[in-house]
Amino acid sequence: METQTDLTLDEIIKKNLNPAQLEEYNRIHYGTKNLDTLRLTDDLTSKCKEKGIDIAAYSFPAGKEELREARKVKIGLIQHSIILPTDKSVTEQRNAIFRKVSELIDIAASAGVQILCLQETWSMPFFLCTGEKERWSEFAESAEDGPSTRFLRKIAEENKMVIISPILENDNGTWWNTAVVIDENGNYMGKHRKNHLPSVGSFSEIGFYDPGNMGHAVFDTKYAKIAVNICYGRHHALNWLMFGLNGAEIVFNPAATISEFGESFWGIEARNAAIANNYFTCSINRVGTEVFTVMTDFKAKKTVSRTYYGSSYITAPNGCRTPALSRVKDGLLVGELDLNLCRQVKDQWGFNMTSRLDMYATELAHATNK
Ligand code: BAL
Repeated sequence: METQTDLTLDEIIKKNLNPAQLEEYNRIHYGTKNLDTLRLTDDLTSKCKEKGIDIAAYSFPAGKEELREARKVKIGLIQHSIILPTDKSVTEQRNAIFRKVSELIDIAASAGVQILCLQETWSMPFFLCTGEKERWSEFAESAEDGPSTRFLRKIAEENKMVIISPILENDNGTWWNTAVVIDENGNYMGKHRKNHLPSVGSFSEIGFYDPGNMGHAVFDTKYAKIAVNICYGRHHALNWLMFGLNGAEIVFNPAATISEFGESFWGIEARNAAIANNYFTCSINRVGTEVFTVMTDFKAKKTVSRTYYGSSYITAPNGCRTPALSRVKDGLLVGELDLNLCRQVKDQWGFNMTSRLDMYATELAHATNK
């Protein structure tokens, strides 16, 4: 039974406006003159309905150009819950997630997805909000050849799909919050490590892994130039800026975040980054409730429970965004992006030309030398 809090803002609006009001709302709020619904096959739609998977697909057309062909790419964002209780073995929990994600990626492949992004530390329960390491430390794995990378490399090759796999990396005893990029031939392409770590309320991740030391990599994949801004990095405008300056056309923001931790920011920050940096942004958040029994000061036990609100969405460089996926269901959001839109918006608005980066570089150097 769906409760009121299960509904996204989009679903509440849709339920309460008449068609004319809804059209005007979408025009002003989403800029939907640049967003078309992408048709999915009846078979895919009914399969997802039967399995309770929220699937949606949109296309972001660009203006027709005389000297350049359209550069269309199909991306997919997958949000999902964990399956087994967090007191099961690491292997059982991880394999259960592998089975679920494998099914969701099959659906994405059927929809023609070429670049797929999974959520933050997708192959484990998000124990980084519990303050306890030991119980779940074996979820931390090698970026280059750990279980999650090995599992996805085969799938990437079979489907000619670039896959972004955000994991908890164990690099010879040092942990990082890392996004691995696998190319369409199933080769390990590289990784990005989360630059900004939260220490807010129960989301104090600074005790678990180190701040990223790999800057702002842009991966020149077969389909597009992509980058990954992991979770809390969405709150840092300069983080977004650097990916753009390094040439990203699509920046993925895989997250694991809860309503108490700024849900009202969720629809703003990545959307603003797309507008300010003239690229596409893709926001992915997990769903479901995760319950942990943790030890406090080595004797008492306490229960930690966190509920994630999904709401994954895509924004184009012109600020046009999709409605969000479900707050409670596993989901796949497909976007057909014409990458020509990045330069068209750059040329139209001139944000690059008017950014005055030299001025800010001087002022930032001064401000940080105090
Ligand atoms: N994954 C940490 C919670 C947040 O940054 O929203």
